[in-house]
Amino acid sequence: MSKHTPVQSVQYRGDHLLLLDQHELPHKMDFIRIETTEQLWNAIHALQVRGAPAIGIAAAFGLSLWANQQKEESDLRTFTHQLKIQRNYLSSARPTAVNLCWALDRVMQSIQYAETVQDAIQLIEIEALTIQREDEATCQQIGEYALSLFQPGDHILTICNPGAIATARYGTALAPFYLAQERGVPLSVYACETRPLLQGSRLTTWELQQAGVDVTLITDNMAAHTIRTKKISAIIVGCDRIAANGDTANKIGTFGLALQAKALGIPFYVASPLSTIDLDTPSGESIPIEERHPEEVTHLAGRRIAPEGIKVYNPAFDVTPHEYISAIITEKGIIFGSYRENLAIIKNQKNLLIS
Ligand SMILES: CSC[C@@H](O)[C@@H](O)C(=O)COP(=O)(O)O
Repeated sequence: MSKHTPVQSVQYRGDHLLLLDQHELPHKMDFIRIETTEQLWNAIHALQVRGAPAIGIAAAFGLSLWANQQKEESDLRTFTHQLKIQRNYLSSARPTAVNLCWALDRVMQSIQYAETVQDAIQLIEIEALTIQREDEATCQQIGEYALSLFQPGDHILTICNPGAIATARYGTALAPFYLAQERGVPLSVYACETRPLLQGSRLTTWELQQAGVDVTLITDNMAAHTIRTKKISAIIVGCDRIAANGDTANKIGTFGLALQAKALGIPFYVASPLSTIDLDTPSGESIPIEERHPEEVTHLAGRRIAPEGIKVYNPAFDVTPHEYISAIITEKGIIFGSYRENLAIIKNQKNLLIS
């Protein structure tokens, strides 16, 4: 089987960033050019770049772009103070995915021993490139572990786009399907369309179809029926933040799928890099849930589909309580329960009790 090379959604060019415009997919494959942190903030907020790892990578490069424009600055304290302002600004673009702050903080920490502004500029670029490179290896490893949970011929359901374009490569929850395809292992994916912004129908189907993975699109309200009639053997999803007790925030609709998995007796898996585990957030109740513009619900493809003046509730994420999660699949192993204890162990990279 040939290896498919998916397009890289975040491309750093030193003085600018190219972002695959995820608004335009699957109709057009356009890249937007980013030169300033303001432009990047807008692109993250508008979901032109999206998916927890990808927004972290883009934000890290955003600090590098800004730093590269400070070559005239000679005072390291002033530089660091201004960098922190940029960090705080970018971190406010989206509240739920913890990878955004995680990546920005990694970049901030990378300059703690810098002696000059020139040193700092170089260290920031190295750190941002490292975050991107590591994410590819991380996703591949998540894919290996996730694949070990599936059998050839399995039908697996997913939501949103936890795929290659939401990460440096491979994706999180979609990584096992890329690896299976490379190895000629037959797996079928059912993709929920993921209202309101249709990341499933526009993005997951597009990228899996390009890779030659067998993928079938369903609307979100078809999931329970599909699990029964199409013999779905598992659900696998990505995530935007995992609290210390294992409660997990992911795209709105995920919690409903977890309830369906429990009711219908199939496993519900969460695929997550360690960077998405946030031990400082004790439980799902403390995860900030982004609420977005009502127009995302009242309009479809630019056309109004609801009456003028209707009240709208538009949370972008929901929280799946840990008791509904069969396993959390990370790059360091699979956790099958006792999340509070095991997440702390795995995050601190100690030897695992698990898998
Ligand atoms: C590859 S991680 C997956 C998550 O970030 C993904 O499941 C998700 O919910 C993304 O939501 P989005 O609002 O499109 O950024």
